[in-house]
Amino acid sequence: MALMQSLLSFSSSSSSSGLKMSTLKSVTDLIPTHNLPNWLTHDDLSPGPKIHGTKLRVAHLGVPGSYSEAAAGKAYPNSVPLPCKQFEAAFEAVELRIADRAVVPVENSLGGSIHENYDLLLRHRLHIVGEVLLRVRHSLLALPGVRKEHLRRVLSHPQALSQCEHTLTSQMGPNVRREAFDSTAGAAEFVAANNLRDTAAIASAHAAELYGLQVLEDGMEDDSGNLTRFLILAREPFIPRTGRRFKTSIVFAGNDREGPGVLFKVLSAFGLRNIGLTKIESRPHRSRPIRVLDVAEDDILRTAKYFEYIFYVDFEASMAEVRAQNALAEVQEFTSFLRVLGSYPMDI
Ligand SMILES: O=C(O)C(=O)C[C@]1(C(=O)O)C=C[C@@H](O)C=C1
Repeated sequence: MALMQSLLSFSSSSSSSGLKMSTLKSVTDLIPTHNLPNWLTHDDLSPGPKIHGTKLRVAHLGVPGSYSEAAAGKAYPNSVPLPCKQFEAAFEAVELRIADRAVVPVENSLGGSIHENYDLLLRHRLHIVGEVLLRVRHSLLALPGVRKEHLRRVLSHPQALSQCEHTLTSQMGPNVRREAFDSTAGAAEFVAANNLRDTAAIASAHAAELYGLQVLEDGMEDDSGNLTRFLILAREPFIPRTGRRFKTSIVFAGNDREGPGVLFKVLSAFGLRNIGLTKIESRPHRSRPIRVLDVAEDDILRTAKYFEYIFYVDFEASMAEVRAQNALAEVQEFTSFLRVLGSYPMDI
């Protein structure tokens, strides 16, 4: 209980972010597919017994064959997948108790951060309860009989397109158009369903099997170690422990007193306690994007405009450790808000 309190005591109000929580536009934002055991009905929206017995329901982006589905399966092998059309629908499915967990990507070793999910972490009040690292191997998929020289267009999720950018250019030249799609597997399904003979999809070899496409080229990613990191989200926090390798994710904004030096002070609070940082991300402070300050230059008072940020930091310690609690107590002195997004076991 004391641990739970120490975790929650740092979850201060993020009203300063001014970001409003939106609601699921309709249940159709969750994709009904042949793989879903049941079509979701109005009754599923109310809290109650789990609709699939005791199995965990895991919301993820994309139709069957997406990488998010693979990450959800790696985290929870015997779960019921709940495909969603957008990342936000996966967050909302957990909030509305349609799903027990959501598995969403936050960063890729080639493509970098998936900013949308950082913003959603702040807008929604879910807890990070775990992480999954997935090796992502992309293939170039087309209808049977289609050859590379027939292709005029390649469809995929923007993250996948960016992970294959150099390989795509070197193999197909600059004239093949890249077009963004909801998910990699969704792109494969679209090519197959519309019988597109001048269009390929970048997706997994598993998606090729599911939608009857051929693999024109394997290993399309620009680096053979391509990894995506996913977060597992739940309504309740994971109770942190010691004795296992833990990561803690926090989000904060500097307070008015600190000004531009806030980041240095926050990072020192971890450095002085020998706590390693594994990730830092900054996003615009949407409710106060610019701060105007008076600055002296050659004895003349001028005004300077500073961009304001929300910072996300992951550090390698559990909230059950005193050094992590002390670091956050110090960080709190420099911030207008500070929230612990989760303290969870590392995927190693
Ligand atoms: O499109 C998919 O298949 C997804 O699951 C999304 C996603 C992403 O957004 O990063 C997941 C993993 C890969 O990095 C590429 C795409």
